[in-house]
Order: sequence, then C-alpha cells, then structure tokens
Amino acid sequence: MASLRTLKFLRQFHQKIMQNQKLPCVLINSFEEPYCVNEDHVADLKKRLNFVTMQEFLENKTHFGPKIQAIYIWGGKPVIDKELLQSLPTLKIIVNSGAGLDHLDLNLIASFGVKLANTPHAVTNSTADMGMALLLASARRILEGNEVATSPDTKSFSINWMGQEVTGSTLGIIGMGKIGYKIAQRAKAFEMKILYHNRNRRKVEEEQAVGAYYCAKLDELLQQSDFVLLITPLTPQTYKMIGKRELGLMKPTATLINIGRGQLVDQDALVEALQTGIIKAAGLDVTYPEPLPRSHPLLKLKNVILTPHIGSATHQSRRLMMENMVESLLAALSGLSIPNEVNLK
Ligand SMILES: O=C(O)[C@H](O)CO
Repeated sequence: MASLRTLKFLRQFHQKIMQNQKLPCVLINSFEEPYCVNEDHVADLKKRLNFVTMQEFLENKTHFGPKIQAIYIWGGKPVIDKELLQSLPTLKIIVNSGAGLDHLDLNLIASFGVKLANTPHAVTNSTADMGMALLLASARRILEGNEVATSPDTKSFSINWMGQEVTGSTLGIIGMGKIGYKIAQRAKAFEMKILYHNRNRRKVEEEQAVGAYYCAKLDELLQQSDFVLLITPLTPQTYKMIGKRELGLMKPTATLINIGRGQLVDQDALVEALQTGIIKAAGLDVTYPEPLPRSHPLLKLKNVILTPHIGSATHQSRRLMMENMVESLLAALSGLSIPNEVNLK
C-alpha cells in the first residue's frame, strides 16, 4: 500500500501529466536491481514514469540525453560523474536510496544546479536491527553453533558452545544519529551499559531516556566497551578512524561491529588484530571492497561474521525507500518542496 503522502503526490503528478501528455524520463541502472519490492509496484510506477536503463541510455545518448529529468540511484548505481551530468541538460533531481552519501560528489551535483534527495528515515529501524543481529550473533557464536548443530559428524555436537552474555555488558556506539539512537534503545532493553561518541553531544533528556553516557574522547569508549559498534557516516574525518592504535586500545575480549561503511576501519589492521587476539571478534555488514575477494583473510577467520551490506534489506525498509524516492522525484518534477532533500550548500 502506498502511503497517503505518496498517493497525494501521485494524484498531483497525474494531473500534471494529463496536461502535458508526457511521462518524465527517469534514468535507472537496470531493472535487475530491486527498484521495487513487487511486480505490482513496478507496473504502477511504469504508468507514471518512463524508465530508461543505463544500457538504453548509453546506446542512444542523443535521443535520451535531452529527455531525462531524474536519476534513481540504487546501491550506488548509476555512478554520477561529470560526463553523465553534462549529457543530461534537463536533469532536475537525483534520488538516492539509503542514507549514506559518501559515493556522491555533492559539489559536482550542486554545480549543475541539480537537486538531491535520499531516504534517511526509511533505513533507520532495519539497520538498527542489523546492528543488534550482528552483535547477538557474534556474542553467542551463532554461525559456528549452526555449523556444529548441522555437521554430518554428530561427535562435534556440544551444549558447551560458549559465548558471551550480552545483558549487562558495555556497548560503545560510534555515531549517535538516528540509527545509533535506535540501537541505544534496543541495547537498553538488553540492560547494556551504553557509551557513545559523536561529533555533537545529544540532549541530556535523550541521553537519559536510553541511559547513554557521552564519551567526548573516542579512546575512553574504546577502552571500556565490550562491543564497539560503528554507525557513523564515511567522511574524510572518519576514514579509517579505527586503525591499529584504536584496535590496540580495545579489550582483548571485545567485539567490533561495523554497519556503517567498510572504510571506517583499517581492514589490514583489523585482520591482524583478529588473528593475534588483540580483539576477540568482529561482525561486519560492510567491507572494502564489496564483495571481498574470495582469497581475503577475513573470509577465513572463525571469529568474524560477514553479511553482504544488508542493513536496510527488509521488505518494509526497501518499500519505504522506494516510496520516499518516488515522492521526492514527483515533488521535484512538479515544482513542489522536496521531501528528504539533501542540503547541497
Ligand atoms: O546508506 C545506506 O543507507 C545503506 O548503506 C544503503 O542501503
């Protein structure tokens, strides 16, 4: 079901189309990606928008170039560069799935006078759930336990597959934005002690509501936490913010969870820390590159859980992302104020 807001946009937009008798062209990477969560939604969208895939565009740039008014980015594709922007003189808006903007050159987009919107709210709950899922799975060694329980050799079956108790342990959240805060709410229910490090301190009432303590110094959080969870945007300031020195500050019994971006961590230093017992374990939804080459040492470590960048991969989130993207796009093309517009100034 489309939200009421979406329906309102669709109605307004439909009237516009009726006046112009033309469907706006939207550039997408390909229809193989999950632009929509089901066929009905795709069919519905196709009635309102004229999707042009990257392949079609590249095969006939002179035909499609002057027609495309919007670009949908899903999973970082299509890549937005100067050449592409130069070939789309009527482009009005780029709508990006997800919250992270690290794959986009915001100054470049602004210099072409193009608007940008993303879907920061749609991914909050699903990504927070993912953080907790990796934390719990690492603490209780769920993947190894599954191997033991399903192994053809029942001799390895053991009820002494020991893990770490989550209740009462200390969680250090690096990045206390919307997702970080939702994680803190979940962690509170697990009676965890919550520390956080963020560029800006949260309001005291917000801290009190989840029982979170602000660590102005990252080192303090690293030294005290049993679980260090990364969910901060990737910027030049946060690039490889967790390196050899920071891993060395963590407890040897600590686990690193990364649901932000792979490049927040120096991956070589992480491999070494996991191999030599500097830290106990890691749960990683993000790496660099994605996917990792099959020979990468992280794939061979028993104390690592890897998932394929699926923080927002729930039916509910993906559908909401799609709806939010459509709303922003239709608003931009109708000259209305754009929900979730990214400030490019
Ligand atoms: O940026 C985000 O929100 C995710 O990484 C994409 O799903």
